[in-house]
Formats: sequence, C-alpha cells, structure tokens
Amino acid sequence: MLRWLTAGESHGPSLVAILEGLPAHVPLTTADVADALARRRLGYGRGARMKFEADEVTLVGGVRHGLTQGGPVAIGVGNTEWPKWERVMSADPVDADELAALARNAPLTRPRPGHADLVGMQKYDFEEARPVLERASARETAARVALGVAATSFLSHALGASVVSHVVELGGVPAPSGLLPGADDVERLDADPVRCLDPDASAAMVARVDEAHKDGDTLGGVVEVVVHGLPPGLGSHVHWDRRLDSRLAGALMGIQAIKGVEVGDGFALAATPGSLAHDEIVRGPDGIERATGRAGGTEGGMTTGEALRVRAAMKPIATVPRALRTVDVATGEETVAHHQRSDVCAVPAAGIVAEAMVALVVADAVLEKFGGDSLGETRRNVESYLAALRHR
Ligand SMILES: Cc1cc2nc3c(=O)[nH]c(=O)nc-3n(C[C@H](O)[C@H](O)[C@H](O)COP(=O)(O)O)c2cc1C
Ligand SMILES: C=C(O[C@@H]1CC(C(=O)O)=C[C@@H](OP(=O)(O)O)[C@H]1O)C(=O)O
Repeated sequence: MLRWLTAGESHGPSLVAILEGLPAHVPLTTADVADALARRRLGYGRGARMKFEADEVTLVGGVRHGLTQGGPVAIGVGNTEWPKWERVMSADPVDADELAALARNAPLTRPRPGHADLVGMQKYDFEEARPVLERASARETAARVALGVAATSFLSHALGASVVSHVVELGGVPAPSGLLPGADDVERLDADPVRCLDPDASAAMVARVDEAHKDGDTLGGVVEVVVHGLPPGLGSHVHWDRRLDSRLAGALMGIQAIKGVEVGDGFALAATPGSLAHDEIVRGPDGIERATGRAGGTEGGMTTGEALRVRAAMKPIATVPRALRTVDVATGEETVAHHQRSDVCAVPAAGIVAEAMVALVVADAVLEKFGGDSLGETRRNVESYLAALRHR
C-alpha cells in the first residue's frame, strides 16, 4: 500500500513530500524530479511568478545512488523566493511592529470568490486570508508532482507502463475528439504552448488566453490523462472504495480547482444508447481485446488492459484581475476582491499534476495486486499473473 503526504506553504521556505510503501530498487534521481517540476511550470497563460521563482529539489530520504531503498521517500522542494518572505512567513514569532511595517504583510481582508479565503478564515478562525491562501495555493502541487515521479518510475519499471496527459479543452475551445497520445508524444506536447496535440486547436486556445488576458479575465479547461501498458484487474468490483475509478476520481478532485472528473467518455455516455456506448469484446491477434475505448479502460472498477483514460475539468482561476464583488471582513463594507497577480489559465500545468495523481493511485493499485518489497519481486509477480492470464 502506498501512502503520501505533503506539507508546506506557498511562500514558505520549502514544500515537503513523503511517499511510503514503494519497493526498493525503483530508479529515482534529483534530475528526474527537477525535470518533472520544470514541466509543471510550462503552459501559456501562467503568471509572472512562474518565471522568477525556481524549485530547488532535495531528495531527503529513501533514495541512495539513484535507487529507492524501501523506506519512505522524502522530497524537499525549496522556494528561491523565500528570502523575500522570511519575516512574513517565519515559523518563529516576529516582532509585531516589524511585521506591521512590511507592505507584503498587509492583512488580506477582501476574500476572493472561488478561492478558499472566506470559508478558510471562518473555519480556522483567522481575521485575514494569508494563512488560508498559503496552504490552499496550488504551489503545493509541486510536491505532488515530485512524488508522481517516483510512482511513474515504479509503473514504468514494474510494468512498462507510461503516463501521458494533454489538454482537450481550454476556455471553451475544444481539441478534436478522439486524440489518444502515447509516450512518444510527450516531447511534442511539452513543446506546445498549451500541451494540446492538435496545432490548430492549440493556436485557437492561445488566442483565447490572449483575449481573456486583455479582458482582465481568467479561464479553465479540461485535461485528459492516459496510461498505457496496464494489465487487466487493477482495482476491484467488490467494494466501493476498492474501485479504481472511484479512487482516480477522488485523487483528481483533490487537485485545486478541479470540479469535474470523467472516466473514458464519461458524461457523453449518458446521452448515448447502450448499443453504441460499450466496448465490444473481440478476438484480436494477441487474444481477447476491445473494439473501442469508450469506457476509458475500466469496467467494474478494474482496469481492462486497454488504455486507461480519465479527464479532469478545471474551473477558471479565482483571482480574476477584473476583480469580483466581495465584502471586506474588517469593515463589513461591500468592495472588490484582493488581486495582486495571478495565472490567466493554469490548465496545462493541471495536466502535469493530474498525471502525478493518476500515477500515484495506479501505483498503489499495482502494489495492492502484486505486492513486492523489491522491484524485482513485483515484476516476478506481474509476470506470473500475465502468464496465468495467457493460459486461460
Ligand atoms: C496549477 C494550478 C495553478 C493555479 N493558479 C492559481 C492562481 O494563480 N490564482 C488563483 O486564484 N487560483 C489558482 N489555482 C486554483 C486555486 O488554487 C484554487 O481555486 C483554490 O485553492 C480553491 O480551491 P477550489 O478551486 O478547489 O475550490 C491554481 C490551480 C492549479 C491546479
Ligand atoms: C506558485 C504556484 O502557483 C500559484 C498558485 C496560486 C493559487 O492560488 O493556487 C496562485 C499563484 O500564486 P501567487 O498568488 O503568489 O501569485 C500561483 O503562482 C505554483 O504553481 O508553483
């Protein structure tokens, strides 16, 4: 079983992530994690912060000479902007007069609709939004992406599986339907400004971001994660919380600003007659296979062995430059929400985060089915299961 946790604030010294339960001998290096974090910073429409801030990766524990050791993997993601925030975000007490003199520490009393500000202040008894937004911020997703690298490496070395994501809609501009990226497409996707496979759709999405930027507005969109190379039978039909689709949905919904999840053709299937909604079972050159991939590679909460395909819908960024109406909680007066800077759109980055969450959930399901304290043991168990399936 895999467990993972993250800690740290948006403008703190460092994020910290821990992954427990990974077998020994899984390849993992500082450079692998740094590369993944660089991919998360990509994407047309992200704000200034992505340019001037850098992620500093430290593998703190669980890895030796490029391989996991079987103990918890601990990763630090340091923030190069920390010196500017050292007083405002100090863990230890700071003199009240000194704090009051810092413009950066001005109380944020005009909560943003759509962010965690208002309800976080109510629930945790804060008079301003700083302590809430610091942890609600999607800066935290850097820690999850770091852990996703370990999970992806495990999936690749245990099964030969690959995880890829792409943007299928941005600001209402759709990519053509039916695009199914493979591992070979990752380089091309990362080179595209919005990580879309279709160049015409990509250009239209970029134009939509420019338009929103000019209008002082923000955008959302839809990302799809595809996992190739999974065996049938990950997850289970026997109980709701063992279903892989349920676990994937929870993990994707746990990403900031994700408001909808689909497995396969999801919502479209609801409007399709049964005769055209399911994936017929046919005899292919290598045995039983599916004629189509509408179900997204799961049936009964288990992988079918076809490509796993899940989508996540991201709402528009809450920090709208043309600020929305709010109430100043210090004065009770109606006003507009605080805004300093923000992303216009972070959908391409959300795709990288979604890859990480899917990789973690699937790696957990692989360990649940095949176990293994070393990578070799997991592989032997996988091979024996696949051999048994071939003999059926
Ligand atoms: C990669 C990424 C970047 C984000 N960037 C911003 C941003 O710049 N400004 C903002 O207001 N929200 C941003 N968000 C969304 C907020 O973090 C999110 O709306 C907030 O935490 C409230 O959670 P909820 O939207 O799930 O209710 C981003 C989300 C992701 C996944
Ligand atoms: C820092 C990151 O994303 C941040 C997520 C975020 C939010 O509200 O979620 C708001 C922005 O930060 P700020 O309000 O300080 O400009 C983003 O830049 C990151 O992804 O590394």
